[in-house]
Amino acid sequence: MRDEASSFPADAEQWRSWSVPARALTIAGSDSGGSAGIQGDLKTFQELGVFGMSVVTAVTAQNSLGAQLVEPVSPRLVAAQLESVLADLGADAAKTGMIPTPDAAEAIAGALSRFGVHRLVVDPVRLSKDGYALAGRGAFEATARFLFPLAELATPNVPEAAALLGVRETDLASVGARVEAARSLLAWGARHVLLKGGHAADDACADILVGAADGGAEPLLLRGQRLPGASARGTGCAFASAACAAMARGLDVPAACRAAKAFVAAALAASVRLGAGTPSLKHAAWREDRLWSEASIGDGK
Ligand SMILES: Nc1ncnc2c1ncn2[C@@H]1O[C@H](COP(=O)(O)OP(=O)(O)OP(=O)(O)O)[C@@H](O)[C@H]1O
Ligand SMILES: Cc1ncc(CO)c(N)n1
Repeated sequence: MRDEASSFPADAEQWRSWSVPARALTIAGSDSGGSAGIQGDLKTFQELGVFGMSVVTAVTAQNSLGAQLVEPVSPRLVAAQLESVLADLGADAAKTGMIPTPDAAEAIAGALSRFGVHRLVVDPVRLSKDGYALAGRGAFEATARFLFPLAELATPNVPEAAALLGVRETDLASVGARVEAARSLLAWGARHVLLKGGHAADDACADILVGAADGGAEPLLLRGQRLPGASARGTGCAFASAACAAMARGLDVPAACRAAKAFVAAALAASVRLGAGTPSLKHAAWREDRLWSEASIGDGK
């Protein structure tokens, strides 16, 4: 019989000395349903091989049917979590999601500036997929005002872009209009804007990336294939956290966005119907695809 326990401490010691993993921090709301927010972000970090840490900004009661109740965490406790993580563990990249109050947005911006977290992805969350207001108008605008100027990458969806620009969603129907919208959003201060295409009436679900330093260069269009049926919960969070993980590992913004698009597409294609409502994203799809194909048993051979 093999005695696993007796050999474990030596292996663990070896693990520790081999490498220090890249560190990624999510600053977001807790999603009890496990698809979006902190839970979705930490799953994504784990899948992409980075050490995940979290600052919880709000606690939400959510499931496949929608959001039932949301309560913010006090700005003081948000600031304390940031201090605990950044003063000791540090982060190679960070990502913000749901920020429930303007005071929390200001506290987060203060801490990220003070600790010099430059690889920052800001996902300006306003509504959940079922239309529940996760951040009020004031908190949403404060997120853009305080955090976009610190962001390497901002990742609004179409309704969020329309709200920030004061236009109607229908004004952003064409790819051309969305390219112009993404360029206009650079005025809020992020160094790159990726305008997500999930809400656009577009079969390719094209995401559009523009950079402030591109000087009129062609935008990067990330085209995929729109998967039929109801989209899963947590796609936006998974995109931003996958890009954050890739940036923590040293990828540049376009490469990080390509990786994020591929990660979300795999997770979405494998999404699972756990409750009576919207499917849940399967964050492990990317790894399982690889494991099954490496073992050559995925096709039943
Ligand atoms: N049905 C779909 N098929 C393929 N890709 C999709 C689909 N829906 C969204 N995506 C992709 O998922 C990513 C997230 O985009 P989306 O516009 O859904 O973000 P979001 O609205 O912020 O998400 P959430 O609803 O979770 O807040 C993008 O890369 C987008 O292209
Ligand atoms: C906590 C949380 N953050 C973000 C979203 C947006 O998908 C959500 N549904 N829940």
